[in-house]
Amino acid sequence: MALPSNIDFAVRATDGLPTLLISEASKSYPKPDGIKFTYGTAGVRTKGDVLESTCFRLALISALRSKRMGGKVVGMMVTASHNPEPDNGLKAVDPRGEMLASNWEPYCTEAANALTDEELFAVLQRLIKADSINLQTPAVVVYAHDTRPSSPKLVKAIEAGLAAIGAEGRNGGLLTTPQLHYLVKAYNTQSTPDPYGEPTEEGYYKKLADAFQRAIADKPATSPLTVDCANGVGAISLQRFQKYLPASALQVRALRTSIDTAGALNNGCGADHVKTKQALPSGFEKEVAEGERLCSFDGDADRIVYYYLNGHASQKESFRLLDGDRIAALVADYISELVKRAGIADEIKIGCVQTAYANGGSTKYLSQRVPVVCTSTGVKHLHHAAESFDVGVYFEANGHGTVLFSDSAQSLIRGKISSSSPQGDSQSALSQLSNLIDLINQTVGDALSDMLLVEVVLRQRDWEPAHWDSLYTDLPNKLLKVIVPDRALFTTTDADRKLVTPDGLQQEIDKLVGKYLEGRSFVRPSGTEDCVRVYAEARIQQEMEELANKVAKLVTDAAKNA
Ligand SMILES: CC(=O)N[C@H]1[C@@H](OP(=O)(O)O)O[C@H](CO)[C@@H](O)[C@@H]1O
Ligand SMILES: [Mg+2]
Repeated sequence: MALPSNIDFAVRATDGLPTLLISEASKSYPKPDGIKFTYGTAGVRTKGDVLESTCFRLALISALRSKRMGGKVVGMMVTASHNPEPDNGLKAVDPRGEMLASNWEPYCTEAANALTDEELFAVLQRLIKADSINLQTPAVVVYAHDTRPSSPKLVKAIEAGLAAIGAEGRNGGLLTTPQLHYLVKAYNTQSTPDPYGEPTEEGYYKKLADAFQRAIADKPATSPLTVDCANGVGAISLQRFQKYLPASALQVRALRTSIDTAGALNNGCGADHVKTKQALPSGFEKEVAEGERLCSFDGDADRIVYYYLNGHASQKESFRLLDGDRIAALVADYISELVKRAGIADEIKIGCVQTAYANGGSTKYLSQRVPVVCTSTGVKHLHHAAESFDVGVYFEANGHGTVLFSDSAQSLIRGKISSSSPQGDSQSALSQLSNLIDLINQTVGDALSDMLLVEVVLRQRDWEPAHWDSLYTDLPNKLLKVIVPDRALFTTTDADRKLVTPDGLQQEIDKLVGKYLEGRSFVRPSGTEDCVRVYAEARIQQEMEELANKVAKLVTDAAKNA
């Protein structure tokens, strides 16, 4: 039968998409001129004052995502992590608490850049068709934000988008990124036989606090831990968390907790500052003592690094970083040992996932113990690769990371715990593994949960930071940013370790690298900043510096001649 002439086919195709309501609401959220948004490694990230239209539009996409996933809860997090305070950003979270599936990322980019409502609807229609989305399915989106001044306005834009498309919105309020990921998974598993946890902020604190107390057993804290909260949302979550934990279980000294001081967020503090400067947060010199255990969260508390001083604070060389690579080594060793003691080493395959930025020293150490895989930069790649192990430990050198226990590993461990047999060594190892399953936020890297994990291992082993530091020696290394006119000219393969273009540049890098003892260097375009990153390492510090500078020069020249 022919279609009645008064029915536009495009309208029929989006039957159920309330285009009139969306058009009306979108008038308050015009796309700013001349800005190109990209949904990349870390979602969309740019200046906070140009992001309202993107928040409105990505709320529409998130609602479609929820419908696509059969009405499961999905998440949206407003944050720009370690970036300066005026920046902001948006990340979408899938029902299992993981990053948005990467085949949806281009739709996010296109929706954010659509110049008119018609263009926006065309993107949504393509998505609806390509993924066979049933628009009649209800949609639920939980959203949260960090402490940035631009966040409340962006949250309003999300709410407007959700209202326009008729999706249910649940406001998580001020939360860390990993808390939002936790909430998403907790909502979606609450009526299953294996709920992840109570789907509330309080449920998150209780789950971590209970697991931590079980995991430290009766070993009280002997020395306090100093935490640099980056003047961000981690300060709030740490403070709230402490209400659920007796002080005897963990003594915490929280510093850089000024969330209301303009310009303070990530300024001279936080995990990124400490990792990139390889130095204490500014002003800490006066506040810390030799040997003291310290750690830094980043602005949205999904990343952590530890450090300590092995001499006087006034000497720069006293600073010793215990970064994501070292957390991976500490944790992979501890879990391997528990698995052996539990008598399940034949059944549980433990693996470790790193990126090319992992120090060669750590890769060598880990490879002698467990299989090690290298993936492209960005947590979603590591997370995905970690899922192929029964226990997958993944950390970026900068401190993003977690441990994943497969469903079968969890059932095996919990199934072998016997309530009747006496607590022999294998039973106590099984119980400890079970405690770790609860303690670790398996949805995404989580500074608070990772901190508790490190504290458990150090406490159980009776280790000071210096002992942890002595596991292996880092090769001297450097990470440089090179500003080029067009970073898109640089493309890579082999988990970011080799350049495909510009033509011939990789061969020149290889020639250089071959001249240095244990030399390694690679070049890739950043996914979050307008620059090309150059990484170099070598046995001898001076040679490494030379290698890094020479590769940077090759990059500058290649960009000029392209
Ligand atoms: C060398 C480096 O640290 N790169 C970071 C950085 O990515 P780039 O694509 O290198 O800009 O931000 C990502 C998101 O936070 C993080 O996953 C990654 O590790
Ligand atoms: Mg972060």
